[in-house]
Amino acid sequence: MSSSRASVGTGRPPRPASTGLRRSMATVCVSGTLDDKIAAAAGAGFDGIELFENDLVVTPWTPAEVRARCADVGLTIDLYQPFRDFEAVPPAALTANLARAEHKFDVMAELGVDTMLVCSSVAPTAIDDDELAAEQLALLADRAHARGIRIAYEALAWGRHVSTWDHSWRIVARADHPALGLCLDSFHVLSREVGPAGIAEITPGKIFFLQLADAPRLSMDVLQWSRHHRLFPGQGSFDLTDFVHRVLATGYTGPLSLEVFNDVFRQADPARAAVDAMRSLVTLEDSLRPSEVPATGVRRLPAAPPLSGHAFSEFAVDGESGPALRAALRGLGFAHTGQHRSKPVELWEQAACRVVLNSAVTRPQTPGTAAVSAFALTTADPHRSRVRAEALLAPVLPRVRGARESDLAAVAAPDGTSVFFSRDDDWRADFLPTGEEFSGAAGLTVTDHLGLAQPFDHFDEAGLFYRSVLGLARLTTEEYAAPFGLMRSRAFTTPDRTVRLALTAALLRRGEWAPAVVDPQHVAFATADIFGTASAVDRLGGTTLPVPDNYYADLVARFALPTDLVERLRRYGILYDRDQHGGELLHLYTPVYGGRVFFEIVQRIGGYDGCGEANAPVRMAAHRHLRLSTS
Ligand SMILES: O=C(O)c1ccc(O)c(O)c1
Ligand SMILES: [Mg+2]
Repeated sequence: MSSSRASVGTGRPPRPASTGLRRSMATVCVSGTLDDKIAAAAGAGFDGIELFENDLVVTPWTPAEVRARCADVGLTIDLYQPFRDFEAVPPAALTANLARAEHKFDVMAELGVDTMLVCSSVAPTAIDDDELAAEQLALLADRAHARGIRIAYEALAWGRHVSTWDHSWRIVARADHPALGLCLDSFHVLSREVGPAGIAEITPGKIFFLQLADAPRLSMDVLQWSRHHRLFPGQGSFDLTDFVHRVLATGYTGPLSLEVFNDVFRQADPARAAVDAMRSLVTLEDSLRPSEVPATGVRRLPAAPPLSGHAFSEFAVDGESGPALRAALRGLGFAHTGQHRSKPVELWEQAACRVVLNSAVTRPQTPGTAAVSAFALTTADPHRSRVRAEALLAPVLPRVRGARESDLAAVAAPDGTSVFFSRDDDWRADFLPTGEEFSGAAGLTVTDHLGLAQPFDHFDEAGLFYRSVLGLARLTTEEYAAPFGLMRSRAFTTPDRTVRLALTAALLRRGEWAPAVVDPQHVAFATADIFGTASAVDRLGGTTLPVPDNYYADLVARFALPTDLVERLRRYGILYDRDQHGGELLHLYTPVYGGRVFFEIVQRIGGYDGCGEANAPVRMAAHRHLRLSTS
């Protein structure tokens, strides 16, 4: 963190390249009053902030006090914003606008900030005249220059006459004033048809400020889209790596500054949201190719070591949920093969499918419930996996370790789930053999994926966390209507598909009527022969989820499957899906145990890559039906 301070008039001392690009965050990104926001930005390691005028207006501190408080925690104020509805007005309005600007310059001098953002006018009285806009912005820049201030002109995507970045650049170029440059905001650029290609033509040094925001692709009014749905880089659909490359290629050396208007983030714990923000920026910076941009001091993360599979999944259980899960595992052909040397922890195995039942998890849990408390992934380099996670602000978990027990590196995911990194199967030595062995009859081979429901407000945070910390790629994003509301799911995976995580969220979880399983979690195991597995489970006395006949009638209509196949699917409650490439998924579920968790068995055929999201509504309805009929 830098403690250097903006000095009006002389400009900010350039940071040495070795310390990297400066990282800033607009105060509008996070919740609270200015004290909360400053603490959050500093706590997450930002170098500076963009000070939103509204945040200043409501604070009891003088601008000089704000400056001092920021300096105390190592933050500079990199931008004062926004100054609105300035350019291309009739002469009388111009006088008033210049007077208004002088007041802001006074405030900026006290704040010690040298760049003011002027966004393109949305005023109905603005005149559609580039020459007039350029002339008036040059006048403003003259006044600013006299006070050591620069004006960064930003085209709002819904500006009255200037709504695209190339138009704002034509005006800035026409004004040709040293104290007038551009503010490029990735949202305004990438939400519009005018692509970012022309950024290369911008005169070096004329981009004064760079604001970064991602967003999902939505087909809606651009102002609403911008004010409610922006996301931190990597959480939406924009190609921010390409965008930042283009801007850096012009020689831009200012901060990478996040400016994210998001309804959820604005209500979230600011310290946590700022960490999410910083994680997005660190990840974005790591995605840049330094060789393709001028010497800007791009910082790299330790590369994510290759992952080669799910080592184990751990459930926190108690005296009530433990027996239920043991019976379920036995019914799926698992055996209790190991007992932990020092803790009330059991290892259950079937081939490379490993489940750990932990009766000693201290996380608060409602009696009788179970939860996925941890999962472990096999990595080529557990130490590097942990160092990368730390660089991405993941909390590293202390481990209490007995003699001869393996040292698994662990970090906490946003929802508190522990993520362990293990090099190989060493961790199994922590368990003393019970002498029990699984028979192999059920044919489960490996853990195929984990399904982890997230609270809606932390869905994007969790997705970014897993993707960046584990170095996963996004596989699918789906939305579907389910019995208890709309659901969103997003799956992540490794290039070789040995690790898959499927995150889901109920889009809005409001109201009192909540018969759905809250934040369900599941572990899916793979089989090469689901019919063989299903009949073995039958023989073992295992329980699978009954699926309604209507589902099979609909399957026949949707996929034109042979009747005998549908009959076999129906017999075992196996669900079916086919992707657009002809890949097929056959899968079945168990009931819900401990109020929250269940298992799935999957057979992938012909490269089916998803997680059977199409069948989630059937599964959810069947789970409810089962609860009603057994309660
Ligand atoms: O929504 C707005 O008004 C607004 C203000 C300032 C910005 O930099 C911006 O991108 C949007
Ligand atoms: Mg902006």
